[in-house]
Amino acid sequence: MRVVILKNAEQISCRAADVFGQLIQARPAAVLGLATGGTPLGTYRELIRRYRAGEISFSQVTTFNLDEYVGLPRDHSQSYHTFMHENLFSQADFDTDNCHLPDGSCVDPAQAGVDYEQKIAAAGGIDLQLLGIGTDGHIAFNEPGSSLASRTRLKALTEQTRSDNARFFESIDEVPRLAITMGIGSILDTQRIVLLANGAGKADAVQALVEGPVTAQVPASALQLHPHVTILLDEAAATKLSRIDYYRHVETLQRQLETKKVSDTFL
Ligand SMILES: N[C@@H]1[C@@H](O)[C@H](O)[C@@H](COP(=O)(O)O)O[C@@H]1O
Repeated sequence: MRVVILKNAEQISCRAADVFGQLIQARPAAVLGLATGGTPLGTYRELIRRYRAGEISFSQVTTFNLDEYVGLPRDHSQSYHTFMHENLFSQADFDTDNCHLPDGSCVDPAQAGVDYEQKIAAAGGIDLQLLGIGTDGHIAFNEPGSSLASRTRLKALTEQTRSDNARFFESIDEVPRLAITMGIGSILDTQRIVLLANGAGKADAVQALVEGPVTAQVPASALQLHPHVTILLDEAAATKLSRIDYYRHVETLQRQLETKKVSDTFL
């Protein structure tokens, strides 16, 4: 697990956009796993900027989003379909036929989960998965207690998640109680993961993710089992980590290795 502590959300967005850029340059028809919430917005803005500057094209990519509320029509202002179309897909050259989200308005959510898993498998699996983290340590909508082997399925939201997300709705009563979400097992099957977290409100969850035990009570801690995870943090989100100096040291070394300029200090 690579823990990268950056100055602010802007630097996180640029670094995440770099990872997407490198992948798409190497593999124009990459399969991207995308996330919603406030945290990835800066990354999406940076990707759109790079697209407008002619530096990147999404025309051949396929995307799968992590989750969708159940009970909101697709065109509801707070559905994740609307979020993705407004904040990313409509602003660059995505082929929206290849942009997938779970179907939260379906009549059979259990079947919708199975269908979604099949679609991901048919696309060859996800090359790069973007993640945020909930204040209770959830990833996607895998709330505490989710099986670490779970697949895409229906999930009940906790009151904490509903209250965290109430800021996007007129009142908490309007926040859905159910969602269809990729499971922790589905997320662990992706080739590479980049998780973003900024702000002091995420510090406890980040500490539990990086340094706590692997437990279903902190779904994000399952990422410790994945071989290729990068955690991009701002300083506020990193404050509760006990090994900050070591993470910074390793990151400096890693950057030098990547640019093939390892200084004598490390040898
Ligand atoms: N389902 C989403 C998660 O994917 C997201 O990581 C989390 C944190 O959102 P934010 O980035 O707004 O803090 O919110 C929701 O619960």
